[in-house]
Amino acid sequence: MSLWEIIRRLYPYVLPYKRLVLSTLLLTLVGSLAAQVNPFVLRYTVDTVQGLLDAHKGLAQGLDLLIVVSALLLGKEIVNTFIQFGQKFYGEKIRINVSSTLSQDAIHKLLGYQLGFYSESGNQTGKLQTRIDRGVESLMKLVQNFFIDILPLFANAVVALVIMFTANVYVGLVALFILPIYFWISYRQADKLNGTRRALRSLREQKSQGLVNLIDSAVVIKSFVREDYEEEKQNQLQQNLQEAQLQTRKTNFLYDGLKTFVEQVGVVLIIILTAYLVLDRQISIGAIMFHILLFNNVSAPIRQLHRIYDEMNEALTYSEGFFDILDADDAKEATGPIQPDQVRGTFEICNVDFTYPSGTQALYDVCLTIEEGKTTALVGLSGAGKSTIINLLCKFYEPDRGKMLLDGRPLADYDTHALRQRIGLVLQKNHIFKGTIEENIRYGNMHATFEEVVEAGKQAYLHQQIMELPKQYQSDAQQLSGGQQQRIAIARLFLKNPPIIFLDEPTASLDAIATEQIKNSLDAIKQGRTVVIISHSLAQIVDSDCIYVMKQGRMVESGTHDELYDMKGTYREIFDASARSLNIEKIARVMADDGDEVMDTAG
Ligand SMILES: Nc1ncnc2c1ncn2[C@@H]1O[C@H](COP(=O)(O)OP(=O)(O)OP(=O)(O)O)[C@@H](O)[C@H]1O
Repeated sequence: MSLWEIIRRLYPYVLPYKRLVLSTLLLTLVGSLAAQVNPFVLRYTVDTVQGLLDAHKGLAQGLDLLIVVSALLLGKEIVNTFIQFGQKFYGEKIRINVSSTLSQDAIHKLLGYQLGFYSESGNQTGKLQTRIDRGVESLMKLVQNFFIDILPLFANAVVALVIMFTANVYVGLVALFILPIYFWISYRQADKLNGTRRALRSLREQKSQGLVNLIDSAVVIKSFVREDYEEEKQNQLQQNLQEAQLQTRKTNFLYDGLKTFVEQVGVVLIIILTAYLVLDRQISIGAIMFHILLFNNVSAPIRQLHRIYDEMNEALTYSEGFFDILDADDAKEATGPIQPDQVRGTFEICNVDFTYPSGTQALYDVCLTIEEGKTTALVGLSGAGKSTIINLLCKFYEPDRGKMLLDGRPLADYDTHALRQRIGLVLQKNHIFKGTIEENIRYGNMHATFEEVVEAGKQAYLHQQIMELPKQYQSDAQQLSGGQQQRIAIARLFLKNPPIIFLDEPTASLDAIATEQIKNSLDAIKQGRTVVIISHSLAQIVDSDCIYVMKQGRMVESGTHDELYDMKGTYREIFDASARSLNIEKIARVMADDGDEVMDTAG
């Protein structure tokens, strides 16, 4: 990305603050003029003092001069303080405002992208966050540099150079002659340091990330007695950091020394030239100081040049990744025009193929029908493609090929948000947000009253346990056990109260008692709704109205439990294996010995 391209992209973000920008520019102009007051005042002072001395006058006659000069210098400093404050404050205000708009824009865009966008390489959680943080940070440095460093410093330099030329062309030419050398050294310095700032930061991040990992992995490290190994890994990182830091410092000291030398050569040349011109009676003695101070104003920005150049390079590197996030319009979630008042929930899937963005084909020519008001189960070994079907039904992804209909109309034509409002999704592991239990349950319906939240907690068989916590519904939800967190997700579902429910292994992380309670509770919520359930637990699926069996991305069997059992195919294989793994025979025998009548069910 070129600098021009970045400016073009930032322009709309800066535009709303054009009055601030104009004020900053005005202050910059005034500031650059104020910065030249010292040379003028000093020249005037030296020349006047010289005049007084030549006229054999003393302190008494010079007192007025001292008062005027002091007042002028102090007055200028007061004005300058205000100018600098305004300039920095306005510059910072622009930076902070633009930065938050950019970050917010990135979040807005991200939330609108398909799930596939997040799993693309380079977009995974950590990387995406780094791209946004680094992008915004480096772009903001550019804005900050422009308003706080580049603009004021270069304005000062240009004004000072023009004054030098106006005062004396030869002195102006000497200053101008030094500039390219100075520029060249700064350019070499920036070139040499190119990327080292980035490398240093990356090493520092690795170091701090390494520490976090150490703490997170403490149990594993200790149990495998890998303390020495981990320490050596950290030591290596520290060595690399140390070397990089020393190298950077060395380069900086070397080039800074060179620049100071060249600057001093400039000062010496100006002293020699101005002294010659004074002796030749072409200029006054005060002009020596005058030109040296002006030259100082000219060289000041170039002292900063390598830093500005480096930060600009950084902005060029990181802004590209950042703007790529803003520009990923093809990753936007598709939506359709249908705003359903009601959905009945009959899904028809016909000859559907689907491939994940990573390239894994998960579904091959899949056909199934999910009938409204009934419970449909999806069964199959791990990786068969069951969850993928739910992903497609929720419109998280679009199929490569085939037909998907809801109540007879193409799923793609439904407004995505309206459709999802009518779907309740409970997964094997549900996300619990940082916050209280109440906030987490209320996620199911933001307008629910506290009483409704409590009611949902009761329906999910969680209320009792919540009431035993010290802060009850105000307790930190992330501190709950896996099973309790699962019930939070089920409570959310009760609160959302959707006509369609997708359950993807909803009881996988629950204990036996909780599983039974949740099963009862889910059985209650299933009434009159369209339910699709995925479960490796046979107890969850045997009662389903229809069971679809999947194998390696293909639909291989369908029917009721009895039909599939008799078919002696894949379902029967899975069923028998499950029964064996549960040691059902023995359990049944024990229960039969107890006079229980479970034998029938087990058979
Ligand atoms: N987000 C993803 N990106 C890429 N590939 C994926 C993704 N999710 C699933 N897959 C792949 O798609 C295939 C089907 O996965 P899916 O999760 O649908 O299986 P499943 O039958 O639900 O398995 P399980 O019972 O273990 O949950 C697998 O090969 C899996 O590796």
